[in-house]
Amino acid sequence: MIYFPDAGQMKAADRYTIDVLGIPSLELMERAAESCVQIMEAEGIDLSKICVICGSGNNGGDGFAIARMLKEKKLDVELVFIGKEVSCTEETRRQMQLFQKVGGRISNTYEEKEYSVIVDAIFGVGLSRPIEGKYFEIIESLNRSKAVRVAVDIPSGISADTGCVMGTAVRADLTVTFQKRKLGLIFYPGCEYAGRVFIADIGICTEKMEEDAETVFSYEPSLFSELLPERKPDSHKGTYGKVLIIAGSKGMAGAAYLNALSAYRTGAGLVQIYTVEENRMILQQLLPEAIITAYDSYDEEEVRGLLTWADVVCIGSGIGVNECSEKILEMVVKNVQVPCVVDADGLNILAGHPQYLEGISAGQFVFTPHLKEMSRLTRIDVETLKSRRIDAARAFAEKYPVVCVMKDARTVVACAGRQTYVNISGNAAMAKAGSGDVLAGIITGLLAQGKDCFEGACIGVLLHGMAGDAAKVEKGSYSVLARELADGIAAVLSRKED
Ligand SMILES: NC(=O)C1=CN([C@@H]2O[C@H](COP(=O)(O)OP(=O)(O)OC[C@H]3O[C@@H](n4cnc5c(N)ncnc54)[C@H](O)[C@@H]3O)[C@@H](O)[C@H]2O)[C@@H](O)CC1
Ligand SMILES: Nc1ncnc2c1ncn2[C@@H]1O[C@H](COP(=O)(O)OP(=O)(O)O)[C@@H](O)[C@H]1O
Ligand SMILES: [K+]
Repeated sequence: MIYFPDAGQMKAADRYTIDVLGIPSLELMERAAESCVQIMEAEGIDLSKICVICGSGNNGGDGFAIARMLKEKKLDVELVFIGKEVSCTEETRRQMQLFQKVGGRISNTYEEKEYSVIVDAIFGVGLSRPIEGKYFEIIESLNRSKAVRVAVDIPSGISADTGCVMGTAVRADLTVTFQKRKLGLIFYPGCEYAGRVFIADIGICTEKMEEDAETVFSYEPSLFSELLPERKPDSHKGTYGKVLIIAGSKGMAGAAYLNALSAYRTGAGLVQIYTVEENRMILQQLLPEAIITAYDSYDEEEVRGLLTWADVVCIGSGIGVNECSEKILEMVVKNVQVPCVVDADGLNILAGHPQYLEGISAGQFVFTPHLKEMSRLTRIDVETLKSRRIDAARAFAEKYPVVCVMKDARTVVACAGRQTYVNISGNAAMAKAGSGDVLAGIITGLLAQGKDCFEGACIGVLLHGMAGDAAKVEKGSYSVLARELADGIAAVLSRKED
């Protein structure tokens, strides 16, 4: 597992290391600075004319220490202190003195010069409000510089909690972050502002944070195969679940196809599609491996029979929002006894009929909204959702006892009582119609093979992104089609057998 602390958790880990383990704060700062210098050297950054810009917090203290270490190497270092002296932490004040002791001079104004590298030590995880005034002007100005920009811990102006730009932020080429990658370096746009991220182990103890229920985690993609359900030699199609897919409408056969294909590719044993009559022939030809059952109008007994048959249900992709699809959805949500993934129009219907969710069983549903669908479900606008992704997904999963897969370039999976997952696989090739249908199919396929709703959702999201990464290698960012993500699934899963 990989853990991503927010600012509060990182500060608590710092405090624990200092107060309980007895490693002095100044010592941690020395290690932080040393690692920055080492990484700059190892990366071959041109250190011929250096500018280090410091604020008054401990991030600034790291900056003073970096400047001293570079000066001791006889390099040309200018230091610009733009904080307030009265606000300096004790350690930063000490580092300022140590820098002056080696002959370092401190300027209080930043001038645009031909620096080869600018070290950003203005704000770290202590950023607490939007950047304004002279800080704003200076950050904008150093973003115009042709110098390589190196951020200490996190680019100044990026929220360590959300990855949002707080007014403005340093656009770094490289970020050296301490101990753990902060959450704000995972989410966009913080992730892009950081450039290449290096994680320096400076001995901060993060064990407590890793156990904290509030902590956000991800799976290590290299250990992916350990997460997969087992494939037993002595098995038959029934071993891997009977999947019922309720998807597609007139002109939307593709959604059902992608759901079903992806569930099969992920390993489901038997897939039945329930769709409108118009799609019968198309789907039978596209995917002869699937059973097709079709409807002209709402037939309660038929839906009841299908629910009795299924080991897992996936409903909603492309079903449209109409009287018939609403009745089917209501029937399924209120009566399904097995794990159930609800996607796309299924969620749009629920947004208009939240009463269907009253009394649903815990641990049985996975909802897969993209941000717009999430906005409809929660009545929170998309911009607000973006600025509080973790909180929004968690709040939803607390309000309704479902696993909430809030999709985006960094998908968040929340479930009451579990740490929240954030996904780091995938790429912009996946920003194309049908990608979500593939994800719903993948998760359904994993549930069919016995994964619980939360694990199935997290592993599914990871696999989906990895399939996208494999598809990008084959077709490039522009040309990947959703159905090729299903080929990507095969490419990723077959690696387990290598
Ligand atoms: N001993 C420690 O605690 C360690 C801290 N480290 C460094 O210390 C950083 C955290 O230090 P701090 O907690 O002191 O916080 P920061 O150095 O990030 O900044 C906090 C200071 O900035 C001010 N501030 C916040 N937002 C502002 C805004 N928008 N405009 C103007 N002023 C603003 C605050 O009032 C405070 O004075 C880490 O990111 C890391 O770089 C590392 O040296 C490792 C050890
Ligand atoms: N830039 C990206 N990086 C990573 N994943 C992405 C990116 N863009 C889209 N995706 C993934 O692709 C899927 C798109 O889902 P969705 O918007 O529901 O598509 P559709 O409704 O067309 O099937 C989501 O799982 C999302 O996480
Ligand atoms: K910084």
